[in-house]
Amino acid sequence: MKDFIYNGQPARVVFGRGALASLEREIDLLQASRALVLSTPEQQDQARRIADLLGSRAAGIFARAVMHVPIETARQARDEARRLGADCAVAIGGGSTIGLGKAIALDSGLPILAIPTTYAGSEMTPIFGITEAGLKKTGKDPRVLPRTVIYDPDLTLTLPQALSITSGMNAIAHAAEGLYARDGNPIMELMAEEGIRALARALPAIRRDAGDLEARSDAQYGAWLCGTVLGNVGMALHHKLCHTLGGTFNLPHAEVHTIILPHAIAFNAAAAPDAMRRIERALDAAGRASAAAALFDLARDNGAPVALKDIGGIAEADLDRAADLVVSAPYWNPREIDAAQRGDIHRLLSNAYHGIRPD
Ligand SMILES: NC(=O)C1=CN([C@@H]2O[C@H](COP(=O)(O)OP(=O)(O)OC[C@H]3O[C@@H](n4cnc5c(N)ncnc54)[C@H](OP(=O)(O)O)[C@@H]3O)[C@@H](O)[C@H]2O)C=CC1
Ligand SMILES: O=C(O)/C=C\C(=O)CC(=O)O
Repeated sequence: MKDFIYNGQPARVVFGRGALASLEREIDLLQASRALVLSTPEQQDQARRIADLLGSRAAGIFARAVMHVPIETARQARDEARRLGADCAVAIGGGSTIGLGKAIALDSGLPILAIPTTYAGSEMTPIFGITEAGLKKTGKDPRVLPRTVIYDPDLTLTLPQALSITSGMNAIAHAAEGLYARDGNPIMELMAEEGIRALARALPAIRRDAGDLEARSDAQYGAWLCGTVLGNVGMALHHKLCHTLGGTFNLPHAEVHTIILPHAIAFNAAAAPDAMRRIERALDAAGRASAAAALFDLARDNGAPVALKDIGGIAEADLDRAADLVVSAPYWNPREIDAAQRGDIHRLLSNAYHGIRPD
């Protein structure tokens, strides 16, 4: 057993069908009594339902969350929280809405109760992201870690099948990179492998039937585990590639993760054999396909995009700039990234652009 440091991050998790019914109790446990409910404009019916459930504990609704937390939106939400005298924020939705809650908490220290409806995993991390003048800055602060998370699979039934698959692949990416993290530890490895296994079981079932509650529950369980890994250990080349492509070319978050993951894993395979073995085991691919190929198959066989050229927003000529950005400020990676790797990074991006199955 290698030496390691494990930093437990406190979050209370209420998990299961109908868990939303515990909302009032959970707000009381936070010793809060004026909740500002957050959502995207499209999910405001959900936000209203939350406010109805909270009754007099609801201070108001702010239904203006958008992708990547623009600083202007974060400021408006903070002002609204102050104006209403809110003493906690309830974020219902995906990473965008939970990210808005984090932006409020970063400034005010208000506790967040998160009710995730995608599998992105932000609810389990102390990582925040805020976009200013077109540039997304991320950081870590324990104040933004939601204090309570309610996972209720009933609330995910409306998440479209295509988005469910790509969001699930986004979660798997956290776990896959957690398996070769520089600051990894055996507890995170257990969580990562189990998280990948749960999602690999859930995604084909959701693809067959979006209303399969057992599969929805498995997917949330997997997302919780994978999000916990993201919150506890450092991410590497795959996340760097996705943040570059998402940030510079404004490509859709979950789709980019889905397309890049097999290629980033193939790039790192020789440098992280134990991680590959665990991914293959979790995907039930051992002896049949490499970790990279099995991830590609999981996405492709469930109808997810596997080629950057198919999602638009980036031309093949842009890959030069993307490769330059990745090698100029790399994240730590098990296979070292420096200027000498630029050609290989470009090749990785080109394979992802054309949707070539890694072997
Ligand atoms: N800080 C962290 O640790 C992390 C941050 N993130 C950040 O979060 C964002 C990505 O998160 P993600 O969850 O993919 O993105 P969003 O929160 O933007 O949600 C993605 C899509 O899911 C839809 N959706 C969500 N819930 C429902 C529902 N109940 N029914 C129907 N549709 C629904 C949204 O629709 P609509 O817009 O119509 O509401 C939206 O189109 C990125 O900005 C990423 O950087 C991601 C992971 C971790
Ligand atoms: O960009 C952020 O908001 C922070 C982390 C992530 O998005 C993680 C991810 O790439 O899924």
